[in-house]
Order: sequence, then C-alpha cells, then structure tokens
Amino acid sequence: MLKVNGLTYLHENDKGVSNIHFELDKGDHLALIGESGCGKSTLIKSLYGLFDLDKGSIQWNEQKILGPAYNLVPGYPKFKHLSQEFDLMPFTTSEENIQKYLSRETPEKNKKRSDELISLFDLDDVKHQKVKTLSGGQKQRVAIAQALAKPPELILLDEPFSHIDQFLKHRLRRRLFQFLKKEDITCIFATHDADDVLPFSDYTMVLKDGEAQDFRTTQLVFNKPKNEYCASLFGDINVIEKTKFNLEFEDDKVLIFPHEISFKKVSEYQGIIKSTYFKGSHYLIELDFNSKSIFATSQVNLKLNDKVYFDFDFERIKQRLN
Ligand SMILES: Nc1ncnc2c1ncn2[C@@H]1O[C@H](COP(=O)(O)OP(=O)(O)OP(=O)(O)O)[C@@H](O)[C@H]1O
Repeated sequence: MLKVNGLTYLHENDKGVSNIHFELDKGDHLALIGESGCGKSTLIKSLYGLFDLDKGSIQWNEQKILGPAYNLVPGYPKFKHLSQEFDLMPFTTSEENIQKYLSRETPEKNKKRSDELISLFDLDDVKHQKVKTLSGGQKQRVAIAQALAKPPELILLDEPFSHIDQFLKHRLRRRLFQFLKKEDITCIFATHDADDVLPFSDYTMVLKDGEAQDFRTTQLVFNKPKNEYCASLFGDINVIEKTKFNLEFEDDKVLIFPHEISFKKVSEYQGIIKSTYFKGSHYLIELDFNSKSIFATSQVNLKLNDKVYFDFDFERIKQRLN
C-alpha cells in the first residue's frame, strides 16, 4: 500500500508540489492530470525518491521512501520510473534493452517474457534494430517494455504515450493497462489526455499550481467536478448560473456538459449558432445566449447565425449529480 502524507517539494524557484495526501492499494491505477507546469512530473519524481522532501512522507508498505540524501543511488528497486526523457542504451538492440532488465529466471522463462513484451508493444519489426535508429514513438515503446521486464510493484509513468501516434496509441494503452491489472502492478501516470484517464484509472488527482484540487475515484472526479478547472480538463464545459436560467439547483453555479443540452422545437431558451465543430461522432455547437457562450452537442450540423431553441436534460444532469 502507498501512503502519501503532506508531501511537499519545492524547486529553487519555489515551484513544485505542496501538501499532497493520498493512499493507494496494490494494483490501483492513479491518473495525475492538470495543465502544463502544475507539478505532475515533480510529484512523480518525488514518489520515486529523486528529491529530498521539504515536508511530509511517502510510505510503501513498511518502507519509507527517502530522497538522495539517504540513498547513494536514488530510486527504489521495487519501483520503475519512466521519465519523459526515457533512458535507453542507444547502441544495443530493442530486444537487448528489454532483456538486460529481466529477472534472474531460467533462459526459457526470460525468453517468454521478453517475447511477450515485444509483441505487446508491437516491437517485433524492430527488435533487432539498434535503439539509436528508432523513432521517438518506437523508443518510448521499448522504454515501457523495459520498465516491465522485471515486474515492478509500482510503476510511475510520466506522459507514457506522448511520442506515440494516435493510430497505435489506442491499442497500446488498452494493452498496457490490461497487462498492469493482470500483473497487479500499482500504477501512477501523468497525462494531458482525458482518454488516458477515464477508461484506465481507478482514481484521479487533479493538480493546479502544485496543489491537489481533487483526489477521488475517476468517476466522481468526472461526474461531480469540484470546479470549472477540474471539469475543463475533460473537455468543454458550461458554467450555468442558476439565476440567469431560472433553474432549480442547490448550488448557484452548475457545471453542465455539452451533451446535457439538446435542441428543441420550442423552449424557454433561445440562442444563435455562433460556431460548429465536427467531432466525428457528433457536432459541438457554440451558441450565443444573451452574450454568453453555451456549448451543446448535435447529431447533425446546424447553420451559422440560425436562431435555435435549446434546453437542459435535467434527468441526465440529476442522475450524474446524485
Ligand atoms: N528543476 C527545476 N528547477 C526549477 N523549477 C522547476 C524544475 N522542474 C520543474 N520546475 C518547475 O516546477 C513546476 C512544476 O513542473 P513540473 O515539471 O512538475 O510540471 P508538469 O505538470 O509535469 O508539467 P508538464 O505537463 O508541462 O510536463 C513548473 O513551474 C516548473 O517550471
């Protein structure tokens, strides 16, 4: 079990992370999200023991995780940290990079694991190629496979798919997170991409200016966002003031997703279409309502400057908030 209590680490310029608290059980997956510079990498590096904390503590089962002042070689053997600058041996092949980190097992078992990882991360075509000749995305895949060669208890991934193209990304992340669950490996990963977070994390922490704005199950973080910043990390969001819309909600402001607003033949709300955006499965429509932008979704495209009626899907909103 991982217990983080009041973790604070500030760089020389006083930027970093402050007063972070959370606990995870074995096999849990935690996503760290937040705008660029909010402290995701600093938190990940602190958890790996790369910094001497200013305050607070990190405990992995019975072991206290300490920084470089207490460790000749910073980092913990039971943990793997995959940084944004993945650390590979450039003059050896992809396969050798993975094999070098395998557990001391029989040659048969080692070959089986190395083949499994090579296939899992679609590296068969480049397994005999020297790492220095690989593309950024291929190097990143070798680095993930290498981190899993000897199964860690906790894996810390900093933007694990940043170099991988969309085409491969969907398949690879499904495989990676399924593999981690299968092996009961605890995982903490930093990302900017809501599509990494929603399907693959049990818990989500939202960071802003080095502080945790939220830490709950991913479903709660998404369904009941604490504030506009937390909600906006998952996409466009409407901040609806109760009084302006004559709505009966407990809070003065309600955060409403575009898919919770639909177009009607008649309604008490009328807006003008300002912009439309093709999103593949639907259109995102930006309306002007009394000089305020409202985002809604539509299955068909709508004409710019047309006047349209819209309404809130109260059943859906109440279901989400309850
Ligand atoms: N070595 C350092 N020295 C001084 N300041 C640093 C150092 N590393 C990070 N920072 C600062 O600490 C803050 C948090 O940085 P960090 O890299 O943790 O953010 P991040 O959320 O991972 O950002 P990104 O999403 O862009 O990778 C930033 O303001 C950054 O400029």
